[in-house]
Amino acid sequence: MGQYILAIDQGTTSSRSIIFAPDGAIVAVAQQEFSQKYPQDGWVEHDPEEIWESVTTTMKQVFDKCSLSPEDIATVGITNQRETTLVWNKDTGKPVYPAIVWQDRRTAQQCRELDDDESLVAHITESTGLLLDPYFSASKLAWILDNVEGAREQAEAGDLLFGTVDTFLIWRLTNGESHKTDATNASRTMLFDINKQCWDERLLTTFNIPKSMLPEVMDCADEFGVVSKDILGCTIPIQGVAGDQQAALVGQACFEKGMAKSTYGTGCFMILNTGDEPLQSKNRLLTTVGYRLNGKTTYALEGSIFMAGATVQWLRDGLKLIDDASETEALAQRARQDNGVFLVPAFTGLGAPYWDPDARGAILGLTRDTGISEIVAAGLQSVCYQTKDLQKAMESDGARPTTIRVDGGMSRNDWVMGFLSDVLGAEVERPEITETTALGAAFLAGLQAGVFTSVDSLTECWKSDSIFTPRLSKEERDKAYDGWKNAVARIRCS
Ligand SMILES: Nc1ncnc2c1ncn2[C@@H]1O[C@H](COP(=O)(O)OP(=O)(O)O)[C@@H](O)[C@H]1O
Ligand SMILES: O=P(O)(O)OC[C@H](O)CO
Repeated sequence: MGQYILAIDQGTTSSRSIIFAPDGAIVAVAQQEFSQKYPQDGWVEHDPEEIWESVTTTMKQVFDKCSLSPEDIATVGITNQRETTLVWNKDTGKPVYPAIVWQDRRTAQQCRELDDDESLVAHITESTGLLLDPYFSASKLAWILDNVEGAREQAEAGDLLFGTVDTFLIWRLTNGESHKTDATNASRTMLFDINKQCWDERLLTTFNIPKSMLPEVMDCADEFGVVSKDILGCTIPIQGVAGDQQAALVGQACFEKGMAKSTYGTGCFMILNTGDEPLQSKNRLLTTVGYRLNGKTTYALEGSIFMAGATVQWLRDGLKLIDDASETEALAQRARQDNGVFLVPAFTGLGAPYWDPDARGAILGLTRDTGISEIVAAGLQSVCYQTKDLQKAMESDGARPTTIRVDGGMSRNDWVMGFLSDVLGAEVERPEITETTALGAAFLAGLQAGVFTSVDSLTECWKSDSIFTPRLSKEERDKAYDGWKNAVARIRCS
């Protein structure tokens, strides 16, 4: 048995398998996309068999891309799109319904009805750290039990299992031997008490969920079961699991209170390590489990922006201003400074801290000399201003980020990262390895397997690639941000 680590990163649009060396370097990557299904307005589903097929295919393919064999792998880590909800039969292994994806809004009405119950809303925030919203798993699981023929009877007879994607993969990879999740994924179900670290009985009753369906909740570095021999030809323990945004927190080595990471993929998720005690936000940020190691929970505050790289995709596919995302950097450099153009990408409403589902996007401040460069720059800047909104919300909750580490596809754009630092008035650090999600899963599995000896040894593996330092004066920064706030105020509905 070698000392290499296999990380499975099951994301919203693709699955990746990445082999990491014992020093945290990437050895090989295999990736496969799968279909997104939109059966009705506001519904988003994945085929669980396609998820499974893409994961097992990349697990095999990654060995074709390097000279290692499965025997060289000491341990497996799993990280995943969070909240996405699956229910399957424990005897046949067959899902009773497609996976309902985190973006799916079909249970909005049910959540609105529950929202009238003030005591329940307060309990949800107090116990789970979340807001009553269809984003999380609870109402999606209830929907499956209430709408799939026979599902409730089977669930009550103990025949059905629930899991987020990590749990489904663990169960399949171990041939049905192990029904487990980790504390970060559990904390996104809206059924888990993050203070007591157990399933919440009141919420199970509210959503009418039989407890027998729920997985056992483990630490992030723990024994999750063993990948059966028929997958890779040898058995390998699964020893690290975390939801993808929390895995990125670990992969960015944000182990100190005050350290934050911001991931710029399709959306943007900023997570701040808040230490040993859950910090209740007064600004509609989420309180969540950052990671749990050796039974000790480290909490985090999270803010989610729906449109980060997706804004660039819209500039490319919607407006056809560019052919490739990478062109935005040169265009933005050519834009007139301080041009007064603001693009608010509220295509599907606004996320944290506004949570305004009915707001819609706008471009403001157009003049006769506004050109493509100014519009593209405004699109990129909108991502930075939204991060500033999150930074301000965190500060007003008494939790100022001391370090901001960035990753994700958009973090490769130096112009964006420079402007981000300007508008935040803070240093922004980008690591050498921007596959931080998979790296986090590898770190967790490697910790449990003894490839890494301590959290300190993980910190030593983290290497800075670039540091962006603010160039604007406070007056310039405040003026720019005031322009953004004015633009947002003009499109708000609630
Ligand atoms: N150089 C760039 N400048 C701006 N945006 C970029 C750049 N490269 C990639 N992106 C954006 O980043 C996103 C892809 O990042 P990635 O981390 O792979 O996202 P995800 O994991 O959500 O699919 C795309 O939305 C793309 O538009
Ligand atoms: O798969 P990603 O990277 O889009 O992340 C999705 C988040 O986990 C949803 O909460």
